[in-house]
Amino acid sequence: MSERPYVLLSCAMSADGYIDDATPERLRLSSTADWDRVDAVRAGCDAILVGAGTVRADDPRLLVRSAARREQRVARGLPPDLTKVTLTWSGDLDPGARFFTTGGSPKLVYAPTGTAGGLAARLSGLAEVVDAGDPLALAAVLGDLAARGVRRLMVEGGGGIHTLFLTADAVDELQLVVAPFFVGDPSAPRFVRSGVFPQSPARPMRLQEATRIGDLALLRYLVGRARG
Ligand SMILES: NC(=O)C1=CN([C@@H]2O[C@H](COP(=O)(O)OP(=O)(O)OC[C@H]3O[C@@H](n4cnc5c(N)ncnc54)[C@H](OP(=O)(O)O)[C@@H]3O)[C@@H](O)[C@H]2O)C=CC1
Ligand SMILES: Nc1c(N[C@@H]2O[C@H](COP(=O)(O)O)[C@@H](O)[C@H]2O)[nH]c(=O)[nH]c1=O
Repeated sequence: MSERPYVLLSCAMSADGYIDDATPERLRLSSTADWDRVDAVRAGCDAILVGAGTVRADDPRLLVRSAARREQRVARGLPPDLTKVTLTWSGDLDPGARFFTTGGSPKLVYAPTGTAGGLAARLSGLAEVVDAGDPLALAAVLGDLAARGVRRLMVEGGGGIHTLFLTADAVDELQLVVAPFFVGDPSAPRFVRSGVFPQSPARPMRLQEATRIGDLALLRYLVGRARG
């Protein structure tokens, strides 16, 4: 893969590996303390990426919430918010989604050639739609982000995007928070879908940190090239 940002994948999951339940409401896996930790991680990155599935399911804002952290970013010469990034094949994105309507930083949508033109017209004035080839190539997306000055990219879900990045060996750091409960519903989304993962028993991740956050566990792994 050509030059790309440092990629930090952050995810909260249940003790049985689910990242949501099957209800329309977003499942809160993180505690208040963990949400604040996630906010600090966001504040240390240049861009934040979620899949179009998460934009549709959660309608996230993807902003830095803490006023102090926003001020610190500005003092460092950075915009208060991160560049927002999403990927779509279908182009099924609502221009009214909070991804597009909140925050003053750039919004980038990577789409395959066949989708990009029509989507650019629909999202005109709200986001830049980037033609990322046909089929969309993750290496092209990451190379384009690096060319735009993104050095640290936070990937915040969902399961399809986790699978895409991990199977492509495009993750440097994995921050997994395990919540102290089970979801137990096979129709709910899991941390990853099936796939061929280079993080195999023959090439495991390196556990860099295991921290208790109340009854939650934060596991921080170095992955791929960062693992050494
Ligand atoms: N607990 C946690 O930390 C988190 C949980 N979640 C949960 O995850 C769930 C959503 O996960 P999921 O449905 O897997 O959705 P994702 O957010 O992973 O998005 C998947 C979508 O991304 C697009 N995409 C993926 N790969 C490519 C590619 N190679 N080229 C182009 N587009 C691509 C497609 O969009 P399209 O369909 O438009 O073509 C695809 O359907 C929600 O329930 C949400 O609550 C989400 C984030 C964090
Ligand atoms: N449910 C869940 C997460 N979900 C992620 O957080 C996003 C919320 O973004 P925002 O609207 O900006 O607050 C959501 O879209 C998804 O990416 N993350 C976590 O660390 N823990 C959690 O329990």
